[in-house]
Amino acid sequence: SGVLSQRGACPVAGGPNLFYKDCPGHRLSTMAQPIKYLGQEEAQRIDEELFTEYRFSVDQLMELAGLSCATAVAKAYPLDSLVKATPSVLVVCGPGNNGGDGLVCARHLKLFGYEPSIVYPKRSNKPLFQNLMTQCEKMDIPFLAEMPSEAEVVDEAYNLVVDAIFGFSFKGAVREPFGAILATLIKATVPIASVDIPSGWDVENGSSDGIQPDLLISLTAPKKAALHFRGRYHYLGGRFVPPALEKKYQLNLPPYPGTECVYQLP
Ligand SMILES: NC(=O)C1=CN([C@@H]2O[C@H](COP(=O)(O)OP(=O)(O)OC[C@H]3O[C@@H](n4cnc5c(N)ncnc54)[C@H](OP(=O)(O)O)[C@@H]3O)[C@@H](O)[C@H]2O)[C@@H](O)CC1
Ligand SMILES: [K+]
Repeated sequence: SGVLSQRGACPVAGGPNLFYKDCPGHRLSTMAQPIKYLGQEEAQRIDEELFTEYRFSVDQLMELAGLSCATAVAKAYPLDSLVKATPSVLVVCGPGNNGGDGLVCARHLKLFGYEPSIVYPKRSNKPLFQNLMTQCEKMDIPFLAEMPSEAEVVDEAYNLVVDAIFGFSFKGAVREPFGAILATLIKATVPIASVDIPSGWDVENGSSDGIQPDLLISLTAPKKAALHFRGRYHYLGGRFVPPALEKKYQLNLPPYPGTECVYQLP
């Protein structure tokens, strides 16, 4: 849980034997309080405030979010650890901003030496998304005509799947074509890296019969669904929260080490 996560070893200064409560760097910091797990409405309010009060553009934050995702993927699945001959990654993008994070993530993965391919069935015609698609095309990242329907095909062709289908605005029963896509991902055995929320999960209550990602990258702050995450790697990304906003919502974010854009949660 969020509380338990604060009782773990301090990864910044202490190594395995120094706990947050004993770490001089953390004793007086906000780490005394557990990191907050956001409800759906609170996540949307913070998002809104970043754009209206703090005057960020979507492009800016999406770039940092997508870079965080690619960085977390590279840390969890380094190129030299991949089992297939090519460092192939399937990036599945949904219709909203979570999908935009996926497009940015694919571009950075390519720059990091991976070979991403993109599935993007419901494409936005907003200039931001058109531009992100062009950037990917010009970097020779293929857009597949459709998602492979057989889980075995996914398992054979790709080292891992990046799930950028739905984020914190997901609600209700999954509509097609994403129901079929998620059904394939549930059957696949390659690791899944989920951007912000495991797609198809209720943003607050999770889902016991949904996809079970191996890596979760929580952006800005984890959402309540992350309390049900059972995979091996949980990273916090999106290092763009102004301290005043963090304070207002009592996010109690952990200190990112040095210049890192992701923080591995215990
Ligand atoms: N501040 C931050 O932290 C930042 C957040 N960022 C990212 O933005 C994400 C939130 O993006 P978002 O608000 O655009 O919504 P998102 O979750 O992508 O999905 C909306 C789309 O899904 C659809 N849809 C919904 N339910 C559905 C269903 N049951 N079945 C099928 N479709 C369904 C819905 O369709 P509609 O209801 O409109 O028809 C709409 O098209 C966030 O998680 C993070 O990744 C970063 O980019 C920047 C900084
Ligand atoms: K997702």
